[in-house]
Amino acid sequence: MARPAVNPLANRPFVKMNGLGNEILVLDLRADPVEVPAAAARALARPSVLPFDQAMVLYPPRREGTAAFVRILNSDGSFSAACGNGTRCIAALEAERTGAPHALFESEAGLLDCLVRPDGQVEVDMGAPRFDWRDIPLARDVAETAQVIVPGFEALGPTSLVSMGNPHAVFFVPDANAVDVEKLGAALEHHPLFPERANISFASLTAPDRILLHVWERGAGRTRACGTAACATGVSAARTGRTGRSVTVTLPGGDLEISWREADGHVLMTGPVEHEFSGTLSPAMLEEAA
Ligand SMILES: N[C@H](CCC[C@H](N)C(=O)O)C(=O)O
Repeated sequence: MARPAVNPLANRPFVKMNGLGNEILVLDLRADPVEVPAAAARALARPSVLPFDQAMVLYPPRREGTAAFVRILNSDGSFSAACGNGTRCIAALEAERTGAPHALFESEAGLLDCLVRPDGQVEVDMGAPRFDWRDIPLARDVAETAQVIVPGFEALGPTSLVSMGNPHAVFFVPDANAVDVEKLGAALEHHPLFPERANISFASLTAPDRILLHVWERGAGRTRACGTAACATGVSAARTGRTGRSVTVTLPGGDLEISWREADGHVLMTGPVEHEFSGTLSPAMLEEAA
């Protein structure tokens, strides 16, 4: 009888980190790259195995001067082209490995220029937001994506639609703490307006330069923090005249500093990371739940 094939991810090292409670699993496959199938991500993300919101998978660099090409999987096995908190985590790991505070990564969404500051805070240039309906993407031509009423959700008021390399819908509400994030987030994530689903944010201003934020993430559900959502929210607040271009975004897991730079339109996101533990993937961890 043929021996069961050994999962190519078995016996690989991993690092578990978080960015303000956004649970991140790092797999550095640069030395011996293998595909990470959706089923493997789902198997690992189970609460009884190695629960994470996103897995950051590092592959050999494709572009001169970059440290790695990064693929990002959500806990449901779906791919995302961007992950702010995860990028901060791999930047901190890379700084530990190289001894240099600066690192440049590439993902499907573009370049990610990272800097670990002496105080341990990690700053990432997340690139420029995209506002065109085709880039978000949306299912139909929407001329003005800054204030869009989502059919069936008129009571929420207009949402600001933006891509940070992944799709975001930001709703400004009187009190983000009072929103049923699970119910509304899950329904909006799968709304037909979003052909690739969307990350759903509920934001309320607590000061002229401070925003309270709760996020329902595409492919991961309710998380304690979401970096690209914080970027999308900071850009949306400025875009709709609610704030200036630099804000502090307070998520359940803590604060992110967001600055939408005038000079090149790039969004800078700064915050802490936490290194939790390291280990090795076992075959049992990778077996899809029966
Ligand atoms: N938590 C991540 C976002 C992951 C994006 C993922 N939810 C998607 O767009 O499918 C962050 O810190 O930016």
